[in-house]
Amino acid sequence: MTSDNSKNSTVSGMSSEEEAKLTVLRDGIDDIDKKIALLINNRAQLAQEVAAVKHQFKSDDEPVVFYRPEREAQVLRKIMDLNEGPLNDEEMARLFREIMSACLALERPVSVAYLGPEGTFTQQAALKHFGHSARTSSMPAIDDVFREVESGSVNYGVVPVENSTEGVINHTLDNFMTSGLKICGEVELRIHQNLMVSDVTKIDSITRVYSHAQSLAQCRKWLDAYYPHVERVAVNSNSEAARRIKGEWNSAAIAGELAAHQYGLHILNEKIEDQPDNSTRFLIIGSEPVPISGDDKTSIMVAMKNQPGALHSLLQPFHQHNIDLTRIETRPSKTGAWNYVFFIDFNGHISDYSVKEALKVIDLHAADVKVLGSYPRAVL
Ligand SMILES: O=C(O)C(=O)C[C@]1(C(=O)O)C=C[C@@H](O)C=C1
Repeated sequence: MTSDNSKNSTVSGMSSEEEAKLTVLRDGIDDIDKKIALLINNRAQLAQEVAAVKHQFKSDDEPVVFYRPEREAQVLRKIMDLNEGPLNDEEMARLFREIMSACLALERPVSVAYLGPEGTFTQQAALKHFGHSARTSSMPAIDDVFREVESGSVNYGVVPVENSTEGVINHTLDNFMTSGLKICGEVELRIHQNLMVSDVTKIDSITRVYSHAQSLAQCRKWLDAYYPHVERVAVNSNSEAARRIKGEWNSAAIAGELAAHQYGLHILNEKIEDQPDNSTRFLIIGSEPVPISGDDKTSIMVAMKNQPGALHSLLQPFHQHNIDLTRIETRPSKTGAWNYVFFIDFNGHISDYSVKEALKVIDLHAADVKVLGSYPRAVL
């Protein structure tokens, strides 16, 4: 005979008082969800009307630009400013990022090529920037991402440009020397590395760890401390490392969380990077210039002759016009043995008076000046 030791308990195992309270609260949530769904669709309708207006004011042979990075940055900043919690600003902006991504997909789905394979941090950056309604495709090399955008096969590309511990990604910078593409956005991603194994791994017998050379370098001290005798094998990407260990009982891989999900692996140790603030910056490349958003950065490339005072004459105009430099990199030029190319990022938009004036002066001293793009500072 079964005994009912709580006369108030229900089938769900809750007391009827608990159930009653939850019902009231959940009714409230249902009510709000109904309103949110309605409002999201009202917003989507307005986005469709925006698309119609964009069409209306273009002639037949002019391309209509649906994706507007400056407007998206303004929307996200406003949401963060208005936010009063309990959700934090980043969470709120992430939700609106996805709403806008869905609205844009209704206007015209945006296609994005990224440095693959699937599961890389670059894919994570592409999704963070464009949201999950974007159509993303993985490319085997940085050159291929540039080529896909140049040929018009996709609307935008995402490539890594610098890592806070390992420095600049030269391959990306070198592509700008020959490409006519514009930088139309930036993404910053906190990079967390994880040691992962597959179903068949014998955890006490690991003799090899695979990862991209940069990720191995980012976890060098951790590996020295916990796996000093394990062979470190550099492969093309972290995803490649994750894919490889699927059938190897004595191997582990270092990669991001997305790769673990993608290949069905188990994370043994998380956040094993030596620098806790390890982050990578990615660039969004496209063919359209981006109007001012109110909080922008500009990237330029300047070719200088290797002569005394060259760097001084390059930097002086920025100082004179009170423009903050955020980064400067030097690369050897591919055209003359003793010429240098400087990649400079600074705060401001190309349409700002002070930026225009500074660039006029730089133009007088430089062999060549190329504006790679003005774009909104990363919001998330
Ligand atoms: O304002 C626009 O131009 C829109 O197309 C609307 C919207 C949005 O959903 O807010 C959608 C896509 C654009 O990238 C920017 C904003």
